[in-house]
Amino acid sequence: LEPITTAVAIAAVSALTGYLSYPRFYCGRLVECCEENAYNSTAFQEDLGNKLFGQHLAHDVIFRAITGFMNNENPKKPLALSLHGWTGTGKNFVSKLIAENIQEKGMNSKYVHLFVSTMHFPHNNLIHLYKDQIQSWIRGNVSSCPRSIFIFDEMDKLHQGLIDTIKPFLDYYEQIDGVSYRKAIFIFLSNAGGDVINKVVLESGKRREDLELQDLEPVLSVQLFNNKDSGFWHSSLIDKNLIDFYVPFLPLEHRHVKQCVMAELRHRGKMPNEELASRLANEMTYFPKNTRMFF
Ligand SMILES: Nc1ncnc2c1ncn2[C@@H]1O[C@H](COP(=O)(O)OP(=O)(O)OP(=O)(O)O)[C@@H](O)[C@H]1O
Repeated sequence: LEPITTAVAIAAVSALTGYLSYPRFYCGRLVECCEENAYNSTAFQEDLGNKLFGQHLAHDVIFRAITGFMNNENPKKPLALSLHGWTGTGKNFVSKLIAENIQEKGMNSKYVHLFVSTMHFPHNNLIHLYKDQIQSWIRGNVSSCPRSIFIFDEMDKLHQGLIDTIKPFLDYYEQIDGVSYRKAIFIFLSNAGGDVINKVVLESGKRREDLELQDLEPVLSVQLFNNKDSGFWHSSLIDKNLIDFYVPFLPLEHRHVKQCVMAELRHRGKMPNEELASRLANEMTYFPKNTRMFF
């Protein structure tokens, strides 16, 4: 073997192995790597504060839940959040913020998975097939990234059997078939309970900003447990206390809708336009008229 060629080959191999042994050099450039510790609580707090409007309870609960969970090196179970509220109040939006603060590519990350009941599991006669698919999807993805995030949208339309199927993954098991699910995050979104949340907001007599979690959480969990259409009804998730936090999303008011429009304009690189925002916000339907609450 010619010595110069050998030296070049050795140098190339050492450079390559050196490169591959420092994931930070190639993660994000060549491939997406599973983020284990990218979470920064200050950045998440800022994101929630700057981008999520009119949801002081969701802001507080979600920040505490995510920060506590991400800072715990040894959680005893995966985190399970259940987000409830009327349509268009920010449940998907906040899930996106969570995803972005845990995996760099956010919703585009291969470690963040969104399931929409009516889109992914539309046929009741295929429940057995869906069950197998959900189980192997969760198992496969958590094996390759313990910090995987699974978002289930339209929980109220999800077949009861399917949600029971993921129960073992949410439980306190150390491992199932050699895989630990304890670092994963499950987020369930639904409109179920939206009506009781709205009722409490309207009838509590408190200022919206003074509402506390205790005002809403008990009525919310009772409603979910008793409502046959909630998708959670008598499901083993509730029976076994596997949901860590029920998060209420309050109905937005006219001023919040305006803030959303302004944020969307900025997001699209357009000039903020108060007048346009007011005009659009005025076009929404509010109830009761004097509180200008958006339903
Ligand atoms: N509280 C909020 N703060 C900031 N933006 C919001 C808020 N609520 C809604 N938006 C804006 O409206 C859009 C639609 O909201 P989103 O999809 O999060 O509603 P949702 O509660 O998930 O509704 P659905 O129950 O119909 O799925 C978001 O992408 C976001 O731009």
